[in-house]
Amino acid sequence: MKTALTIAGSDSSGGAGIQADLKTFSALGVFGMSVITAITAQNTCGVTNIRELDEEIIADQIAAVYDDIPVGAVKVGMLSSAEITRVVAGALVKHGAANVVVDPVMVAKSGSRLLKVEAVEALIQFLFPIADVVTPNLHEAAEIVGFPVGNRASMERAAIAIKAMGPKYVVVKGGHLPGAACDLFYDGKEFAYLTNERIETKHTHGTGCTFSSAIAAGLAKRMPVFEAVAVAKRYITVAISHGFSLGKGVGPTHHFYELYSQAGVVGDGE
Ligand SMILES: Nc1ncnc2c1ncn2[C@@H]1O[C@H](COP(=O)(O)OP(=O)(O)OP(=O)(O)O)[C@@H](O)[C@H]1O
Ligand SMILES: Cc1ncc(COP(=O)(O)O)c(N)n1
Repeated sequence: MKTALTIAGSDSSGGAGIQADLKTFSALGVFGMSVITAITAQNTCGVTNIRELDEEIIADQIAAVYDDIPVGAVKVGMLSSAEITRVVAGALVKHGAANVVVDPVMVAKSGSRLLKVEAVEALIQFLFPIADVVTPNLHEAAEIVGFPVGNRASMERAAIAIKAMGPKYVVVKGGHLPGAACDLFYDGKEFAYLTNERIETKHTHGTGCTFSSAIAAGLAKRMPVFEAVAVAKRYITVAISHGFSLGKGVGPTHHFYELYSQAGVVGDGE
C-alpha cells in the first residue's frame, strides 16, 4: 500500500486543510495519514478562530508516524507560526523525509491569515531547502519573492527566484490569473505550462490544498515529478468542475473516487 502524510491545519468545514488532503489521498488510491499543526474554526464563509498546537505534540505526531510507518510522500500545508515551521522542518530532516511537497499556505480565500507575516522567512529558510516541490499561488509567490506576480513573465521570474531558495521543483499556480487556469512548472532548466480553461464557479474552497496533496499522492506512487503535477492538474480540474454549493459561502471541490476513475485521472489498477 502506498502511503502519504499531510502536515497541515484542520478545517472544521472539511473543504480545505487536513480534511481535503485526506480525501484527495483516498480518491487517488493512497493511504493517508495526518499531523495536525493548528485547528481552525472555519466554514464556507470564513475562519472564526485559530488554535495552534504546541510544538511538542506536533513533533511527537511526526515521530509517531515516521518511527513506525514508511511514508511515500509528505505534503506540508498550514504552519501558522515560525516556531511550528522550524519544528516541522527539523523533524522532516531528522526522519529523512522524502518526496516533500510544500504548499506555502499564507492566507485563506476568505482573507484570514494562516501563516504569520514573520513566519514567511522561516518557511523560506528551513522548509524550502528540503522541499522537492513548492506550490505557491500568485499572492504567495509575490510575498516570497518581494515583487508583484500577475502574468507569465513575472511567474517565470518568481519561479527562478524561488528555485534559488532550494526546492528541486517549483509550481507557480495561476488559479488567480485572468483567463485560463495556467500553472507554471519549473525544474531549474525549462519552463512548462499546464493550462486548463477557467471553470466559472465560486465553489473553490480548498483548491490549493487539493492540488498539492494530489502531487504528493503521485510522488507516493513513484511517478516522475512532472507526471505527478500533470495528474494533479487533471484531478483539480475535475474536482473544481464538480465543486458544489454547501453552506452559505464558497463551497468545496469534489473528491469521490468514481468520478476520477470515470474521468481517467486514476486507472482502475492503481
Ligand atoms: N476556476 C478555476 N478553473 C480551473 N482551474 C482552477 C480554477 N481556480 C483554480 N484552478 C486551479 O486550481 C489549482 C489551485 O490553484 P489556486 O491558484 O486556486 O491555488 P490557491 O490559491 O493556493 O488555492 P487556495 O485559494 O485554495 O489556497 C491550480 O492548478 C489552478 O490552476
Ligand atoms: C486549515 C486550512 N488550510 C488551508 C486553507 C487554504 O485554503 P483556501 O485558500 O481554499 O481557503 C484553509 N482555508 N484552511
